[in-house]
Amino acid sequence: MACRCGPSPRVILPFLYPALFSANGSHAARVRLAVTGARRSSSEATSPSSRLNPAPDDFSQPYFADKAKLELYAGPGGNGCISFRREAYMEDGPPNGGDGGHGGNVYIQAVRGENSLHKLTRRRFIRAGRGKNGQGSNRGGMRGDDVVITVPVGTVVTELSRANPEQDSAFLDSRRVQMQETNSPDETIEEDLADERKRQKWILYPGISSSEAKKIVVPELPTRDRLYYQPRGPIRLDLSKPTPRPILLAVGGIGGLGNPHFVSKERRKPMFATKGEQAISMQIELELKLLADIGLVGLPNAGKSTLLRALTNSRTRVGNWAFTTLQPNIGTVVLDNNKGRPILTSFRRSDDPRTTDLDSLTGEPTSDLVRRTRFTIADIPGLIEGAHLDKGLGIEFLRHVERAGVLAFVIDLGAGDAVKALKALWNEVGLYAQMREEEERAREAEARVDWSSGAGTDVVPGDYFPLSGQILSEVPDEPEPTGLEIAAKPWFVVATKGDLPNAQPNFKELRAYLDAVTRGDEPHPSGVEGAWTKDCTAIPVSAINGQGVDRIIHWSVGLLDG
Ligand SMILES: Nc1nc2c(ncn2[C@@H]2O[C@H](COP(=O)(O)OP(=O)(O)OP(=O)(O)O)[C@@H](O)[C@H]2O)c(=O)[nH]1
Ligand SMILES: [Mg+2]
Repeated sequence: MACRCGPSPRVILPFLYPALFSANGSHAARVRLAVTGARRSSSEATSPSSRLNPAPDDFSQPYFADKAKLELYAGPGGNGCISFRREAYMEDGPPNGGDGGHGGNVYIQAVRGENSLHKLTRRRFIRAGRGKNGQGSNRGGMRGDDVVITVPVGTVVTELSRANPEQDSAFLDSRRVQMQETNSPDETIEEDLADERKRQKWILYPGISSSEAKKIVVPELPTRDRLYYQPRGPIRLDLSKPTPRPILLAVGGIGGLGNPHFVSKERRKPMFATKGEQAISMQIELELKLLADIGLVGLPNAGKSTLLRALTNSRTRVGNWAFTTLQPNIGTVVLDNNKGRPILTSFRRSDDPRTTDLDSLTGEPTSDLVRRTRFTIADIPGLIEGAHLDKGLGIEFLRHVERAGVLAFVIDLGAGDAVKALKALWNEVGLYAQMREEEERAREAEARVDWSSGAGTDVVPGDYFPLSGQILSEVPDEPEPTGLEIAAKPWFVVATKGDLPNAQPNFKELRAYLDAVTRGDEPHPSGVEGAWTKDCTAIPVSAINGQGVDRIIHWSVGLLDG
């Protein structure tokens, strides 16, 4: 029989309270501390720790989510009002019912300063406001509130499904079945259904009897002008730049018309008004691909997080075990804070999506070449050989460095053959790039089939995306996959833990190999033809001591500036 008792505390405690199990202090003392629950701070129990060699519990872990599924509900329109003017000495005044307000729209906007989708994963349902019903005395209903979903720059939006109740035939289908059961002839069924469909859009004066209601002949529904049109589906947006204006996703229903609209010579007192339109709902998926300038790629425990701490003010977790980092971290290197950092003069192109400053009014980039004052570095969980087969934490996190301008491969000089480690990493990255390209092609093909079969049934009389270049579904032909998507990026190696014994010979071999790659004597470590081999270099550092890290900043800036 399976053991019913939980795992022994000796097994769990090091994971729950790593500070108690640090290298210092006897085991008995540590366990006593845990058992008695003595309230000593962890720093007292550990050796004096530094910022670059922190105690395992000295870190900050911001909330992070890189995927979210949302259900969007645009606001339905408010109903038109059936009302008549009533005043003293005017018992039978003219109709004065107001129109219903339009329903609110749902928009999406990419903004700077956010790095996670966690706020949205908690919301799940996004509802725009309902338009208010019209009222007597010709008072129109208020428009429903719009909702703007703000997402970080780098978010990809994919529409999964949509439902448009105005075109939904489920109700009429069920009525058709009911009528067929009563054995009516087919022609009368269709006529009745058409009548019923028409009546669905109207509201009748509540005071009238059912026999009177049947006698009412409603006119043809008037055609309405719309301010907003529903973008055709399936929507796919790559929000790789901050969007100056929100992008429309789901349009609210238009409000109904009040009874004064239906006055005619023959019909002085219309006892009906139109209902507000029902609104569209859709399911979308958000996927965040962080946009950092430099992406750190390395095996677990290579020292990536320590390096991030050495280069930036990040307080990411560091620990002497594999998979300390479980989610991506972004750090910012400030180039001109005049506090000991090398003051570098660097320029970036203003159309770089990672750093573009947009004019708040026009939404256009401010100027062509802008002085770079900072750049960002992304640290992701470690990759292991076979990560593309979902070993370790898989390669899911590679999408966060996929769009980085420069890749930095962090190799531990104390963990065996550095060249072998670099080749293994490039192999995984290459396989990931292939996988992504195939996925992208499959999606493109699917989107093309959908477009030609008229899946987008809604009217689109213009371009409703302010940044038209972002509609991926409309890109006609993708070039054949080459694997160059990632391999063409500039890259360099950070050979870390240079303070360990045997680091030097290992580093020499690595440098000789990279020189050969630059000369063209050796192929690119990923094996991809035409990959970037312009100036492959390895920078030796001891991140734990903060030695050699300034060179990384200079080198990174050089590669970013191109
Ligand atoms: N001697 C030495 N140790 C280092 C150096 N850099 C990092 N370490 C140690 O290596 C261990 C792993 O460091 P991390 O920065 O957590 O490694 P990581 O690559 O982020 O690991 P994962 O998040 O698991 O992928 C820690 O115990 C660090 O103190 C270094 O330059 N020299
Ligand atoms: Mg780490």
